[in-house]
Amino acid sequence: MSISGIWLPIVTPFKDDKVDFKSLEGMINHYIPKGISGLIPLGTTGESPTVSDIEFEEIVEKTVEFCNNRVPIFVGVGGNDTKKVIQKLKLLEKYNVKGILSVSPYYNRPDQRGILQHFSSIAASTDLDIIVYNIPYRTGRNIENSTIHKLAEIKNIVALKDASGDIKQTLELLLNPPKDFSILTGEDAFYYTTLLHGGHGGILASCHLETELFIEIYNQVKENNYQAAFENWKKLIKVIPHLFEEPNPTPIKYCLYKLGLIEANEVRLPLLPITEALQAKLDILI
Ligand SMILES: O=C(O)C1=N[C@H](C(=O)O)C[C@H](O)C1
Repeated sequence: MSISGIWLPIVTPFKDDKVDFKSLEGMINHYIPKGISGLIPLGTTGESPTVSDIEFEEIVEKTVEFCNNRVPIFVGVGGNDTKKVIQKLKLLEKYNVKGILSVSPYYNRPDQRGILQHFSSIAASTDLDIIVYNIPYRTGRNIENSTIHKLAEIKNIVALKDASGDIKQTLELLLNPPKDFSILTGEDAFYYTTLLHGGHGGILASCHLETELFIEIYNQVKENNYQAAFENWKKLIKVIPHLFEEPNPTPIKYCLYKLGLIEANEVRLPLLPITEALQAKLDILI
């Protein structure tokens, strides 16, 4: 399937250290009517590292139920042990999900051969579609454009979530993209630039806020209405950097709590709720 537009990497709301499914349902019913292209539970923004295996399946099951076929779902399933990633994605095959967002292996820092084999093995193990997630500042290893081109030749590897943090690498890829392959940004501050260079959209934590504006910018760029898109972008770029001053998704969760979209401003250790200083800044901005 073609992956484009704004895909929401939805937060995992917690209350009293349990997954708050009431708030999750409320958020899903809040965001789908705004025009998001899809949902991605259990990405970085979904605090996937601190969700238990039982909670993982509950969140997938409930997200599918609440979504009720209205938009496609890709689930965050990644890791640095290829066998374990395959075991985990197999759990998904009984649910109505389209695919996985899979972060490149972290900590053990495989070379490009290892990254290629990791994702090739995952792709060969399933019919689910795969969005490869490149985020060197979290994983410690970049996926080079030459590797992306090789991965894009695999039928069910359908897109890249680009958070390379290297604008030169990003622009080189966008200006020489793999055929029949989507490139979405995962660097919120690069959203407008990515679209202007032919990018297909974004998987962005910040689009929990001003969602319609992110979607309007996408539509305006696709209609070559660049000036209007730029005017809208200048509104968003004032807020986006503050949403990453402290570890994502702690700023976003604070904003969602203040907006009444989640019942508790709870995150799981080693993350902590944002500082009072950042709360004061965001209180003015949202
Ligand atoms: O949820 C995600 O996955 C995202 N990851 C980036 C991060 O490293 O925090 C940010 C992006 O907006 C969403």
